[in-house]
Amino acid sequence: MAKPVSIEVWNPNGKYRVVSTKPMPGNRWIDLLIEQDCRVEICTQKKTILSVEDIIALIGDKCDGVIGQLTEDWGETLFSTLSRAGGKAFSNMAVGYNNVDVNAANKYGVAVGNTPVILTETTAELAASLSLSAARRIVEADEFMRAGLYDGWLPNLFVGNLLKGQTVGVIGAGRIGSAYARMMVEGFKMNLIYYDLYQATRLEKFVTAYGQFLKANGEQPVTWKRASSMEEVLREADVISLHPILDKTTYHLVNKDSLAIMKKEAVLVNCSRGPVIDEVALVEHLKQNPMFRVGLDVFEDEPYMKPGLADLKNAVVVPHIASASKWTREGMATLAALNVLGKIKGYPVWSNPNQVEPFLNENAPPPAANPSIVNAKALGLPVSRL
Ligand SMILES: NC(=O)C1=CN([C@@H]2O[C@H](COP(=O)(O)OP(=O)(O)OC[C@H]3O[C@@H](n4cnc5c(N)ncnc54)[C@H](O)[C@@H]3O)[C@@H](O)[C@H]2O)C=CC1
Ligand SMILES: O=C(O)C(=O)CO
Repeated sequence: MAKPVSIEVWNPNGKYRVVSTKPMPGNRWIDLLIEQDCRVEICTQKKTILSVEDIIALIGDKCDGVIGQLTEDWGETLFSTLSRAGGKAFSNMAVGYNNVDVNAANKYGVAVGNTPVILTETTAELAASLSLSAARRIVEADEFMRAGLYDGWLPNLFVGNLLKGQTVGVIGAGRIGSAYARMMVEGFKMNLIYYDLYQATRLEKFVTAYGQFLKANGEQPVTWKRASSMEEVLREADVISLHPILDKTTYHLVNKDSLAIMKKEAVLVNCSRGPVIDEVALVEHLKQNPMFRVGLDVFEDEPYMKPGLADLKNAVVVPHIASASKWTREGMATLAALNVLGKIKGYPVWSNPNQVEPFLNENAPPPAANPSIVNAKALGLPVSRL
Protein backbone atom coordinates (compact mmCIF):
# COMPACT_ATOMS: atom_id res chain seq x y z
CA MET A 1 0.00 0.00 0.00
CA ALA A 2 1.17 3.53 -0.66
CA LYS A 3 2.05 5.92 2.15
CA PRO A 4 -1.09 6.74 4.17
CA VAL A 5 -2.26 10.14 3.05
CA SER A 6 -4.50 11.30 5.75
CA ILE A 7 -2.67 12.47 8.86
CA GLU A 8 -3.70 15.07 11.42
CA VAL A 9 -0.77 16.97 12.93
CA TRP A 10 -0.77 18.67 16.33
CA ASN A 11 2.04 20.94 17.55
CA PRO A 12 4.10 20.70 14.32
CA ASN A 13 7.24 22.18 15.93
CA GLY A 14 7.36 19.70 18.82
CA LYS A 15 10.75 18.12 19.50
CA TYR A 16 9.59 14.49 19.77
CA ARG A 17 7.54 12.85 17.03
CA VAL A 18 4.78 10.60 18.39
CA VAL A 19 2.50 8.74 15.98
CA SER A 20 -0.92 7.34 16.83
CA THR A 21 -2.14 4.80 14.31
CA LYS A 22 -5.77 5.77 15.08
CA PRO A 23 -7.71 8.77 16.34
CA MET A 24 -8.48 8.07 20.01
CA PRO A 25 -11.25 9.46 22.24
CA GLY A 26 -10.83 12.69 24.19
CA ASN A 27 -8.15 15.37 23.99
CA ARG A 28 -6.30 14.90 27.25
CA TRP A 29 -3.87 12.44 25.72
CA ILE A 30 -3.00 14.94 22.97
CA ASP A 31 -2.67 17.83 25.44
CA LEU A 32 -0.36 15.83 27.70
CA LEU A 33 1.93 14.99 24.79
CA ILE A 34 1.95 18.55 23.48
CA GLU A 35 2.75 19.95 26.95
CA GLN A 36 5.91 17.83 26.91
CA ASP A 37 7.09 19.10 23.53
CA CYS A 38 5.73 16.31 21.32
CA ARG A 39 4.60 16.71 17.74
CA VAL A 40 1.57 14.40 17.55
CA GLU A 41 0.62 12.77 14.25
CA ILE A 42 -2.66 10.88 14.07
CA CYS A 43 -3.46 8.61 11.16
CA THR A 44 -7.01 9.45 10.08
CA GLN A 45 -7.08 7.09 7.11
CA LYS A 46 -10.47 5.45 6.57
CA LYS A 47 -9.23 1.90 6.88
CA THR A 48 -10.08 0.01 10.05
CA ILE A 49 -7.13 -2.36 10.27
CA LEU A 50 -3.78 -0.93 9.22
CA SER A 51 -1.29 -3.34 7.65
CA VAL A 52 2.38 -3.61 8.62
CA GLU A 53 3.22 -1.69 5.41
CA ASP A 54 0.80 1.10 6.37
CA ILE A 55 2.48 1.44 9.76
CA ILE A 56 5.99 1.36 8.29
CA ALA A 57 4.94 4.32 6.16
CA LEU A 58 3.55 6.08 9.21
CA ILE A 59 6.74 5.56 11.23
CA GLY A 60 8.84 7.12 8.46
CA ASP A 61 12.50 8.04 8.96
CA LYS A 62 12.28 9.63 12.39
CA CYS A 63 9.83 8.58 15.05
CA ASP A 64 10.22 8.65 18.83
CA GLY A 65 7.20 6.57 19.76
CA VAL A 66 4.00 4.96 18.50
CA ILE A 67 0.59 4.40 20.06
CA GLY A 68 -0.94 1.37 18.32
CA GLN A 69 -4.04 -0.78 18.37
CA LEU A 70 -4.78 -4.43 19.18
CA THR A 71 -5.69 -5.11 15.54
CA GLU A 72 -2.10 -4.47 14.41
CA ASP A 73 0.70 -6.97 14.06
CA TRP A 74 3.55 -5.59 16.16
CA GLY A 75 6.43 -7.98 15.50
CA GLU A 76 10.04 -8.05 14.30
CA THR A 77 9.31 -5.91 11.21
CA LEU A 78 7.65 -3.03 13.01
CA PHE A 79 9.98 -2.98 16.01
CA SER A 80 13.07 -3.00 13.78
CA THR A 81 11.52 -0.19 11.70
CA LEU A 82 10.71 1.84 14.80
CA SER A 83 14.18 1.29 16.19
CA ARG A 84 15.80 2.41 12.90
CA ALA A 85 13.69 5.57 13.11
CA GLY A 86 15.15 6.23 16.57
CA GLY A 87 12.03 5.11 18.49
CA LYS A 88 12.19 3.25 21.79
CA ALA A 89 8.55 3.50 22.88
CA PHE A 90 5.37 1.69 21.85
CA SER A 91 2.06 1.31 23.62
CA ASN A 92 -1.00 -0.70 22.76
CA MET A 93 -4.25 1.09 23.55
CA ALA A 94 -5.44 -2.12 25.23
CA VAL A 95 -4.62 -4.24 28.24
CA GLY A 96 -4.26 -7.40 26.10
CA TYR A 97 -1.06 -7.48 24.05
CA ASN A 98 -1.23 -10.82 22.26
CA ASN A 99 -0.76 -8.82 19.01
CA VAL A 100 2.71 -7.80 20.21
CA ASP A 101 5.85 -9.90 19.96
CA VAL A 102 7.46 -8.77 23.21
CA ASN A 103 10.66 -10.71 22.49
CA ALA A 104 11.09 -8.73 19.27
CA ALA A 105 10.51 -5.49 21.20
CA ASN A 106 13.12 -6.58 23.77
CA LYS A 107 15.61 -7.27 20.98
CA TYR A 108 15.33 -3.66 19.79
CA GLY A 109 15.09 -2.16 23.27
CA VAL A 110 11.56 -0.90 22.69
CA ALA A 111 9.31 -0.50 25.76
CA VAL A 112 5.84 -2.03 25.33
CA GLY A 113 3.03 -0.34 27.22
CA ASN A 114 -0.52 -1.48 27.87
CA THR A 115 -3.59 0.01 29.59
CA PRO A 116 -4.70 -2.09 32.57
CA VAL A 117 -7.33 -1.40 35.25
CA ILE A 118 -9.14 1.54 33.58
CA LEU A 119 -11.16 -1.00 31.56
CA THR A 120 -11.71 -3.63 34.24
CA GLU A 121 -15.23 -2.69 35.37
CA THR A 122 -16.42 -1.66 31.89
CA THR A 123 -15.35 -4.98 30.42
CA ALA A 124 -16.83 -6.95 33.31
CA GLU A 125 -20.13 -5.07 32.86
CA LEU A 126 -20.28 -6.14 29.21
CA ALA A 127 -19.60 -9.74 30.23
CA ALA A 128 -22.45 -9.45 32.73
CA SER A 129 -24.68 -7.90 30.02
CA LEU A 130 -23.92 -10.76 27.64
CA SER A 131 -24.58 -13.29 30.43
CA LEU A 132 -28.03 -11.79 30.99
CA SER A 133 -28.79 -11.30 27.29
CA ALA A 134 -27.98 -14.94 26.59
CA ALA A 135 -29.66 -16.35 29.72
CA ARG A 136 -32.86 -14.33 29.21
CA ARG A 137 -32.86 -14.43 25.39
CA ILE A 138 -33.04 -10.64 25.10
CA VAL A 139 -31.85 -10.34 21.49
CA GLU A 140 -34.15 -13.08 20.19
CA ALA A 141 -37.09 -11.50 21.99
CA ASP A 142 -36.22 -8.03 20.69
CA GLU A 143 -36.09 -9.33 17.10
CA PHE A 144 -39.44 -11.07 17.64
CA MET A 145 -41.07 -7.81 18.80
CA ARG A 146 -39.63 -5.77 15.94
CA ALA A 147 -40.84 -8.37 13.45
CA GLY A 148 -44.40 -7.74 14.68
CA LEU A 149 -44.76 -11.34 15.88
CA TYR A 150 -45.93 -10.60 19.44
CA ASP A 151 -49.66 -11.25 19.67
CA GLY A 152 -50.02 -11.77 23.42
CA TRP A 153 -48.48 -13.19 26.62
CA LEU A 154 -47.87 -16.92 26.57
CA PRO A 155 -46.63 -19.26 29.33
CA ASN A 156 -43.88 -20.63 27.09
CA LEU A 157 -42.75 -17.47 25.34
CA PHE A 158 -38.96 -16.98 25.48
CA VAL A 159 -38.43 -18.98 28.62
CA GLY A 160 -34.80 -18.62 29.72
CA ASN A 161 -32.57 -19.32 32.74
CA LEU A 162 -32.90 -17.91 36.26
CA LEU A 163 -29.47 -16.91 37.61
CA LYS A 164 -30.21 -16.64 41.35
CA GLY A 165 -28.85 -19.61 43.26
CA GLN A 166 -27.10 -21.05 40.19
CA THR A 167 -23.34 -21.32 39.77
CA VAL A 168 -21.22 -18.83 37.88
CA GLY A 169 -17.92 -20.15 36.57
CA VAL A 170 -14.97 -17.88 35.82
CA ILE A 171 -11.94 -19.03 33.89
CA GLY A 172 -9.13 -16.54 34.42
CA ALA A 173 -9.98 -14.78 37.69
CA GLY A 174 -7.60 -11.84 37.23
CA ARG A 175 -8.70 -8.22 37.29
CA ILE A 176 -11.65 -8.53 34.88
CA GLY A 177 -12.63 -12.09 35.80
CA SER A 178 -12.76 -11.14 39.49
CA ALA A 179 -14.78 -7.97 38.82
CA TYR A 180 -17.25 -10.00 36.75
CA ALA A 181 -17.47 -12.68 39.46
CA ARG A 182 -18.30 -10.05 42.08
CA MET A 183 -21.04 -8.59 39.88
CA MET A 184 -22.67 -11.96 39.35
CA VAL A 185 -22.32 -13.09 42.96
CA GLU A 186 -23.45 -9.82 44.49
CA GLY A 187 -26.02 -8.86 41.88
CA PHE A 188 -27.64 -12.22 41.30
CA LYS A 189 -26.65 -14.19 44.39
CA MET A 190 -24.89 -16.84 42.34
CA ASN A 191 -22.37 -19.28 43.81
CA LEU A 192 -18.86 -19.05 42.38
CA ILE A 193 -16.49 -21.63 40.97
CA TYR A 194 -13.30 -20.37 39.36
CA TYR A 195 -10.16 -21.65 37.72
CA ASP A 196 -6.94 -19.68 37.52
CA LEU A 197 -3.26 -20.50 37.76
CA TYR A 198 -3.17 -18.30 40.87
CA GLN A 199 -5.39 -18.08 43.91
CA ALA A 200 -7.83 -15.13 43.77
CA THR A 201 -7.59 -14.37 47.48
CA ARG A 202 -9.39 -11.02 47.46
CA LEU A 203 -12.25 -12.50 45.46
CA GLU A 204 -12.56 -15.44 47.84
CA LYS A 205 -12.64 -13.08 50.82
CA PHE A 206 -15.33 -10.98 49.16
CA VAL A 207 -17.60 -13.95 48.48
CA THR A 208 -17.07 -15.29 52.02
CA ALA A 209 -17.99 -11.91 53.54
CA TYR A 210 -21.00 -11.52 51.28
CA GLY A 211 -22.16 -15.03 52.14
CA GLN A 212 -21.93 -14.17 55.85
CA PHE A 213 -23.87 -10.97 55.26
CA LEU A 214 -26.65 -12.85 53.47
CA LYS A 215 -26.77 -15.48 56.19
CA ALA A 216 -27.01 -12.82 58.90
CA ASN A 217 -29.99 -11.44 57.00
CA GLY A 218 -31.74 -14.77 56.90
CA GLU A 219 -30.90 -15.44 53.23
CA GLN A 220 -29.21 -18.41 51.61
CA PRO A 221 -25.45 -17.65 51.69
CA VAL A 222 -23.42 -17.65 48.48
CA THR A 223 -20.40 -19.95 48.27
CA TRP A 224 -17.11 -20.14 46.37
CA LYS A 225 -14.81 -22.88 45.19
CA ARG A 226 -11.40 -22.75 43.52
CA ALA A 227 -11.46 -25.56 40.96
CA SER A 228 -8.40 -27.69 40.43
CA SER A 229 -9.02 -27.85 36.67
CA MET A 230 -10.84 -25.91 34.02
CA GLU A 231 -12.94 -29.01 33.31
CA GLU A 232 -14.34 -28.88 36.85
CA VAL A 233 -15.67 -25.38 36.14
CA LEU A 234 -17.13 -26.41 32.79
CA ARG A 235 -18.88 -29.39 34.33
CA GLU A 236 -20.36 -27.59 37.32
CA ALA A 237 -21.20 -24.05 36.27
CA ASP A 238 -24.46 -22.80 34.76
CA VAL A 239 -22.93 -19.59 33.40
CA ILE A 240 -19.25 -19.56 32.40
CA SER A 241 -17.28 -16.46 31.50
CA LEU A 242 -13.79 -16.57 29.97
CA HIS A 243 -11.27 -13.94 31.11
CA PRO A 244 -7.74 -15.31 30.66
CA ILE A 245 -5.01 -13.70 28.59
CA LEU A 246 -4.54 -15.24 25.14
CA ASP A 247 -1.32 -17.24 24.89
CA LYS A 248 -0.38 -20.76 23.86
CA THR A 249 -1.83 -22.18 27.10
CA THR A 250 -5.27 -20.67 26.46
CA TYR A 251 -5.55 -21.11 22.68
CA HIS A 252 -8.69 -23.23 22.02
CA LEU A 253 -9.13 -23.72 25.76
CA VAL A 254 -12.79 -24.31 24.94
CA ASN A 255 -13.01 -26.92 22.19
CA LYS A 256 -15.16 -29.86 21.07
CA ASP A 257 -14.21 -31.97 24.10
CA SER A 258 -14.66 -29.25 26.67
CA LEU A 259 -17.99 -28.17 25.20
CA ALA A 260 -19.18 -31.78 25.48
CA ILE A 261 -18.78 -31.78 29.27
CA MET A 262 -20.75 -28.58 29.83
CA LYS A 263 -24.38 -28.56 30.91
CA LYS A 264 -26.78 -28.69 27.97
CA GLU A 265 -28.44 -25.44 29.09
CA ALA A 266 -25.29 -23.60 30.11
CA VAL A 267 -24.44 -20.05 29.07
CA LEU A 268 -20.91 -19.37 27.81
CA VAL A 269 -19.54 -15.82 27.56
CA ASN A 270 -16.30 -14.69 25.94
CA CYS A 271 -14.94 -11.17 26.43
CA SER A 272 -11.27 -12.22 26.38
CA ARG A 273 -9.89 -13.08 22.93
CA GLY A 274 -11.58 -15.03 20.13
CA PRO A 275 -9.03 -17.84 19.78
CA VAL A 276 -9.65 -18.95 23.38
CA ILE A 277 -12.65 -20.76 21.85
CA ASP A 278 -12.51 -23.14 18.89
CA GLU A 279 -15.29 -21.30 17.07
CA VAL A 280 -15.96 -24.03 14.49
CA ALA A 281 -16.57 -26.50 17.33
CA LEU A 282 -18.75 -23.91 19.07
CA VAL A 283 -20.96 -23.39 16.01
CA GLU A 284 -21.49 -27.14 15.78
CA HIS A 285 -22.26 -27.38 19.50
CA LEU A 286 -24.78 -24.53 19.29
CA LYS A 287 -26.51 -26.25 16.37
CA GLN A 288 -26.75 -29.54 18.26
CA ASN A 289 -27.80 -27.95 21.57
CA PRO A 290 -30.39 -25.21 21.03
CA MET A 291 -30.74 -24.56 24.77
CA PHE A 292 -26.99 -23.90 25.12
CA ARG A 293 -26.41 -20.18 24.67
CA VAL A 294 -23.41 -17.93 24.14
CA GLY A 295 -22.58 -14.24 24.41
CA LEU A 296 -19.54 -13.30 22.34
CA ASP A 297 -17.65 -10.02 22.18
CA VAL A 298 -14.60 -11.49 20.43
CA PHE A 299 -14.13 -13.90 17.52
CA GLU A 300 -11.49 -16.30 16.36
CA ASP A 301 -10.95 -14.61 12.98
CA GLU A 302 -11.97 -11.14 14.03
CA PRO A 303 -13.62 -9.19 12.44
CA TYR A 304 -15.14 -12.25 10.76
CA MET A 305 -17.40 -14.89 12.28
CA LYS A 306 -17.06 -18.56 11.46
CA PRO A 307 -19.68 -19.78 8.95
CA GLY A 308 -23.05 -20.44 10.52
CA LEU A 309 -22.58 -18.42 13.73
CA ALA A 310 -24.59 -15.42 12.55
CA ASP A 311 -27.59 -17.64 11.75
CA LEU A 312 -27.86 -19.10 15.24
CA LYS A 313 -30.53 -17.74 17.55
CA ASN A 314 -28.75 -19.09 20.63
CA ALA A 315 -25.76 -16.78 20.05
CA VAL A 316 -25.60 -13.11 21.04
CA VAL A 317 -22.78 -11.40 19.17
CA VAL A 318 -21.33 -7.90 19.58
CA PRO A 319 -18.29 -6.31 17.89
CA HIS A 320 -15.50 -6.25 20.54
CA ILE A 321 -17.08 -3.42 22.53
CA ALA A 322 -16.39 -4.65 26.06
CA SER A 323 -14.24 -1.64 27.02
CA ALA A 324 -16.36 0.83 25.07
CA SER A 325 -17.45 3.42 27.63
CA LYS A 326 -16.40 7.04 27.10
CA TRP A 327 -14.56 7.31 30.44
CA THR A 328 -12.70 4.07 29.86
CA ARG A 329 -11.69 4.73 26.28
CA GLU A 330 -10.46 8.24 27.13
CA GLY A 331 -8.51 6.78 30.04
CA MET A 332 -7.02 4.07 27.82
CA ALA A 333 -5.85 6.77 25.38
CA THR A 334 -4.28 8.72 28.28
CA LEU A 335 -2.45 5.69 29.67
CA ALA A 336 -1.18 4.69 26.22
CA ALA A 337 0.09 8.22 25.55
CA LEU A 338 1.75 8.42 28.97
CA ASN A 339 3.47 5.06 28.43
CA VAL A 340 5.04 6.40 25.25
CA LEU A 341 5.82 9.82 26.72
CA GLY A 342 7.35 8.33 29.86
CA LYS A 343 9.84 6.25 27.86
CA ILE A 344 10.73 9.17 25.60
CA LYS A 345 11.39 11.36 28.64
CA GLY A 346 13.36 8.62 30.41
CA TYR A 347 10.93 8.39 33.33
CA PRO A 348 10.97 5.34 35.60
CA VAL A 349 8.20 2.74 35.47
CA TRP A 350 5.29 3.08 37.91
CA SER A 351 5.78 0.53 40.66
CA ASN A 352 2.21 -0.82 40.64
CA PRO A 353 0.45 -1.03 37.27
CA ASN A 354 -2.72 -2.02 39.16
CA GLN A 355 -2.91 1.51 40.60
CA VAL A 356 -3.13 3.81 37.62
CA GLU A 357 -5.56 6.34 39.18
CA PRO A 358 -2.94 9.14 39.64
CA PHE A 359 -2.46 9.19 35.85
CA LEU A 360 -6.18 9.64 35.28
CA ASN A 361 -6.80 12.60 37.58
CA GLU A 362 -7.65 15.43 35.20
CA ASN A 363 -7.11 18.07 37.90
CA ALA A 364 -3.46 17.34 38.54
CA PRO A 365 -0.42 16.71 36.35
CA PRO A 366 0.31 12.99 35.95
CA PRO A 367 3.25 11.46 37.85
CA ALA A 368 6.58 11.51 36.01
CA ALA A 369 6.45 7.76 35.38
CA ASN A 370 5.40 5.17 32.78
CA PRO A 371 2.02 3.80 33.95
CA SER A 372 2.41 0.23 32.64
CA ILE A 373 5.33 -1.25 30.70
CA VAL A 374 5.04 -5.01 30.26
CA ASN A 375 8.71 -5.60 29.42
CA ALA A 376 10.14 -3.22 32.04
CA LYS A 377 12.06 -6.03 33.74
CA ALA A 378 13.49 -7.45 30.52
CA LEU A 379 14.71 -3.98 29.53
CA GLY A 380 16.06 -3.29 33.02
CA LEU A 381 14.04 -0.06 33.33
CA PRO A 382 14.19 1.72 36.70
CA VAL A 383 11.13 1.59 38.94
CA SER A 384 9.50 4.74 40.29
CA ARG A 385 9.64 5.32 44.04
CA LEU A 386 6.88 7.98 43.92
N1 LIG B 1 -13.13 -7.81 24.91
C1 LIG B 1 -12.48 -6.72 25.28
O1 LIG B 1 -12.74 -5.61 24.84
C2 LIG B 1 -11.41 -6.84 26.31
C3 LIG B 1 -10.68 -7.99 26.42
N2 LIG B 1 -9.69 -8.08 27.35
C4 LIG B 1 -8.97 -9.35 27.47
O2 LIG B 1 -9.05 -9.79 28.82
C5 LIG B 1 -7.78 -10.29 29.21
C6 LIG B 1 -7.66 -10.25 30.71
O3 LIG B 1 -7.49 -8.92 31.18
P1 LIG B 1 -7.19 -8.63 32.74
O4 LIG B 1 -8.22 -9.28 33.59
O5 LIG B 1 -6.94 -7.19 32.89
O6 LIG B 1 -5.82 -9.45 32.89
P2 LIG B 1 -5.24 -10.18 34.17
O7 LIG B 1 -3.82 -10.43 33.85
O8 LIG B 1 -5.58 -9.41 35.40
O9 LIG B 1 -6.05 -11.56 34.22
C7 LIG B 1 -5.78 -12.65 33.41
C8 LIG B 1 -5.86 -13.89 34.26
O10 LIG B 1 -5.77 -15.03 33.41
C9 LIG B 1 -5.07 -16.03 34.16
N3 LIG B 1 -4.56 -17.06 33.28
C10 LIG B 1 -3.48 -17.03 32.46
N4 LIG B 1 -3.32 -18.21 31.83
C11 LIG B 1 -4.34 -19.00 32.26
C12 LIG B 1 -4.72 -20.34 31.98
N5 LIG B 1 -4.02 -21.10 31.15
N6 LIG B 1 -5.81 -20.81 32.59
C13 LIG B 1 -6.52 -20.05 33.45
N7 LIG B 1 -6.21 -18.78 33.76
C14 LIG B 1 -5.13 -18.27 33.17
C15 LIG B 1 -3.97 -15.23 34.86
O11 LIG B 1 -3.41 -15.96 35.94
C16 LIG B 1 -4.73 -14.00 35.30
O12 LIG B 1 -5.26 -14.11 36.60
C17 LIG B 1 -6.79 -9.41 28.44
O13 LIG B 1 -5.54 -10.03 28.29
C18 LIG B 1 -7.49 -9.19 27.13
O14 LIG B 1 -7.10 -10.17 26.20
C19 LIG B 1 -9.41 -7.06 28.19
C20 LIG B 1 -10.11 -5.88 28.11
C21 LIG B 1 -11.16 -5.67 27.15
O1 LIG C 1 -7.94 -3.86 26.18
C1 LIG C 1 -8.13 -4.90 25.50
O2 LIG C 1 -7.40 -5.89 25.60
C2 LIG C 1 -9.24 -4.93 24.55
O3 LIG C 1 -9.55 -5.95 24.00
C3 LIG C 1 -9.97 -3.69 24.24
O4 LIG C 1 -10.20 -2.93 25.32
